[in-house]
Amino acid sequence: MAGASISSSFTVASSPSIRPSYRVWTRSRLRNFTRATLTIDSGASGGVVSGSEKVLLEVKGLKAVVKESGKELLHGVDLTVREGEVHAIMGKNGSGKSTFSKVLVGHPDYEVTGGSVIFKGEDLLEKEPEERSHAGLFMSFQSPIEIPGVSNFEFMLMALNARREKNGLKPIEPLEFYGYLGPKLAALKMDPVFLDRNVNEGFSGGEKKRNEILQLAVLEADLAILDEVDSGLDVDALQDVSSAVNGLLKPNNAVLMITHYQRLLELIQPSFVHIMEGGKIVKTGDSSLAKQLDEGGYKAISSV
Ligand SMILES: Nc1ncnc2c1ncn2[C@@H]1O[C@H](COP(=O)(O)OP(=O)(O)OP(=O)(O)O)[C@@H](O)[C@H]1O
Repeated sequence: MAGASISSSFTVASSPSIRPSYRVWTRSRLRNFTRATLTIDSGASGGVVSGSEKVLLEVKGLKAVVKESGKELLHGVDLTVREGEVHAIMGKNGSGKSTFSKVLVGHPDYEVTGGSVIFKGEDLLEKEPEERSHAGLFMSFQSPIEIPGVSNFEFMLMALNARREKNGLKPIEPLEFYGYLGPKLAALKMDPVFLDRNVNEGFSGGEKKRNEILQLAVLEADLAILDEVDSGLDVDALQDVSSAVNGLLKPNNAVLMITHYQRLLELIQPSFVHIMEGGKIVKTGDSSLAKQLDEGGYKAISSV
């Protein structure tokens, strides 16, 4: 897929070659590093960070069709996300939640036919998928893709350096990158062995989700879109992933989560909960909306 997450922003061909000896060295060195020296970003139990009022993302009347068939799936989505906020989008199966997030990152299956999206003051829709990623937009997919032949370590280093280059920063060297990764792995309770494995190849569902959050932690995105990050996670993994996401929240970034379940929203507390129906947001409230939904189903909130 040629979407805009870091997964799709970098071609394998452009991968810098990392000497095999690094790989051998990585594991033991990183383990020591992780054990001995680094602070764990454990995160608070609540996700709401009080931030400024600065608008990070402004979506107005967004319409989009399936490119191949011309079928309209988004019928005018409106959403404003400010720095420091956590937004949750809920909605029945097929209501357009994933389509909305994929359109935001520039998925090639969809074409925008109306509306506007301003991200950090710039027209997001004019940017290529990888430019969106470099600008600080990150999406964790419902089903993260596998990238055979590229190790997680190489991939994340490439992704981070591509973003740094775009922002006029010097690339991080592999050795420095190990240090940078240590606390992030620790926060997610991930074994450093995952760095040597090819991206998501053979990972369990839960391991893929943790790995997505690791990528997010590495890139320090300004807006993270997490599509059903809770699906397929066991109870402990859900705690770890939530805690890691909470630890990444800062007053100047934001999270947009798609979820079906109130449980995630108890762990990462949203500032706003939106209900999507038929390709648009039809209701917005606070976390009590998710509770209502959990207790009474969609009929309990169908006064829209
Ligand atoms: N590329 C596509 N081609 C045809 N139809 C599509 C395409 N992408 C999405 N759709 C359709 O658009 C509708 C919305 O899909 P979407 O995946 O956005 O729903 P969702 O709200 O995320 O659902 P779920 O909760 O089940 O994940 C569905 O009916 C889906 O089949």
